[in-house]
Amino acid sequence: MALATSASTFSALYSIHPNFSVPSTFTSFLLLATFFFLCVTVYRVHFHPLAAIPGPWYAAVSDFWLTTHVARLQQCTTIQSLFEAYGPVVRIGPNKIAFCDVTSMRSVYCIHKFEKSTYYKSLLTNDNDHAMTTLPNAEHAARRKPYAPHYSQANLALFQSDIHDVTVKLTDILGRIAGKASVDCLDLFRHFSVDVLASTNFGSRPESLDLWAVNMPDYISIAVNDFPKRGVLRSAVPTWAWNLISRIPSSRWRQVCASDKIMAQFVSEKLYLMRAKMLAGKAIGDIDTEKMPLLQRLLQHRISSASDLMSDQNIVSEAMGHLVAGVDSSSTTISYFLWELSRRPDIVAKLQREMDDAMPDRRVIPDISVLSSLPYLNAFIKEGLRLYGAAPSLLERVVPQRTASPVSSVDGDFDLMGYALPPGTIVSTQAWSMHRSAEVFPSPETFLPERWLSADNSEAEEERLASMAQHMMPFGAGPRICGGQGLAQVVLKIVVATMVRNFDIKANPSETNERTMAIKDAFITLPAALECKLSFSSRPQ
Ligand code: HEM
Repeated sequence: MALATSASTFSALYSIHPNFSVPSTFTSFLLLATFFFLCVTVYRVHFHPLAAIPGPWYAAVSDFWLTTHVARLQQCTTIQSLFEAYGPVVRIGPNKIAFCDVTSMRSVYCIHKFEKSTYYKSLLTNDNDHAMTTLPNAEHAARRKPYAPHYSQANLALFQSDIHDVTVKLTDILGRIAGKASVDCLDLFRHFSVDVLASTNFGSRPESLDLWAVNMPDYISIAVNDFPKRGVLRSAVPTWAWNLISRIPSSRWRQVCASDKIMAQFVSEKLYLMRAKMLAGKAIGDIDTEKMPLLQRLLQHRISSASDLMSDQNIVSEAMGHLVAGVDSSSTTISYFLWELSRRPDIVAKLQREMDDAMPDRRVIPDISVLSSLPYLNAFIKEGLRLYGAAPSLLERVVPQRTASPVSSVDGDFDLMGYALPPGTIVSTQAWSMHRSAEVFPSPETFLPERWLSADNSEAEEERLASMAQHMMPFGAGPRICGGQGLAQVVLKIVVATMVRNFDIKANPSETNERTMAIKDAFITLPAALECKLSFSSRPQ
């Protein structure tokens, strides 16, 4: 009876709407997909465990919105504007939270030591893990142990003369072209950083600076710079597609695709040479007292009390990881420091006064202990790292399972500023925002080294300086903090000291200006124009 009624209703409807027809499979699929999408949207925005956290509703629906900003190299500024609009904790994806709060920063990175997210896998070297890409804490600790002592202050002091040699060569090269043409500092300091890292890590340098000086391509500097682009692409496409696109017949394109292999070959050659020397008894030394390049340290490292050595594959990947992590980060940071100097004669005058006293012979670089005691130089470096540290982006971590290892477990849902976050939630903060907190750093966008100098010895002044220090994280925080921080700090001090002592630096506004130097971020920052052209003129003796 009911069936007959509905059938007659249907034919009645059909007779009223003669154009009505049964929906096609495609239309049904579309309707179903729309319905499904609506259900997911309503769930994610209103019923998801993270639904109470403020943020734009479209960010809660899908990662697509954030990805569009990542692709436009403006993630840092986008997240910063969300903090300004919604407060210090924001939902930036269906399963992603960003926060800007010093207590939460310490809790996530230093106290609970949450593990890294899979984002870092795009930085694998030679298709293999190294310290930066190793996610589990215990495995990471085993990776970090062999290399960490290399970057200690005491060990780096043994390499000071090598760093000085490279810096004096840099000064000579700049001296020869001073006053003649502008120089792309990004490129120049990439070559400089390759030479510095190669001296400390491999025991010999590829003379990248010399190649730069005669305008010859240096394949290793190019490969280091290409590597992150290759990594992002490689991790975005399946292997069969990668095999296809890496064969596109363009020599420059193939060079980008092969950057991983080029670096691996370079490091492997250094490794075999080092091993041959060691076998010949030439470079074997006491690990605690003798100067030994990173490669030798890794070759000698015993994984356990048994005699297991690190595999060649792991040594190569680790050493490559340090090139990738150290070269572009240093050259970008230095370029921004010099760009700031080119437009701030007031700062240059103070630095030059300090350096003229500390470095009477401009070709003799003072010991790092002397540089580290110079108040204005150190204030400049801190302020530079605050605004121009080259890795100010979100450092993603994952809220652990409740039963996770004691190193990073939390008892129930993790409480982040009053919000309960279930296991698996991706949480992160970014130095970009921590360093721009107006309460801690008044006039945060102003480059002001003086903010790091104590006005008096009062308790209030001590508290102000301590609060700024707590908010600083240019090298990250906790057990995953930058492994090469010690070397980066030494190099920054030596370069700034030497450059201001030897040169006056200018920018020609038609080639280098606020627009060309606008900061873009692809985890590591870079200027919008992908170059930083500055002119150097030698200072009178
Ligand atoms: C100014 C220059 C530099 C900046 C701003 C910088 C910044 C950073 C940051 C923020 C991290 C942490 C990433 C995270 O938590 O996800 C990191 C990690 C790392 N950096 Fe640097 N870095 C610099 C220079 C260097 C240099 C010169 C080296 C080595 C030669 C280096 C080697 C590493 C390594 C090995 C890691 C991974 C640490 C680990 O997980 O054990 N960095 N760096």
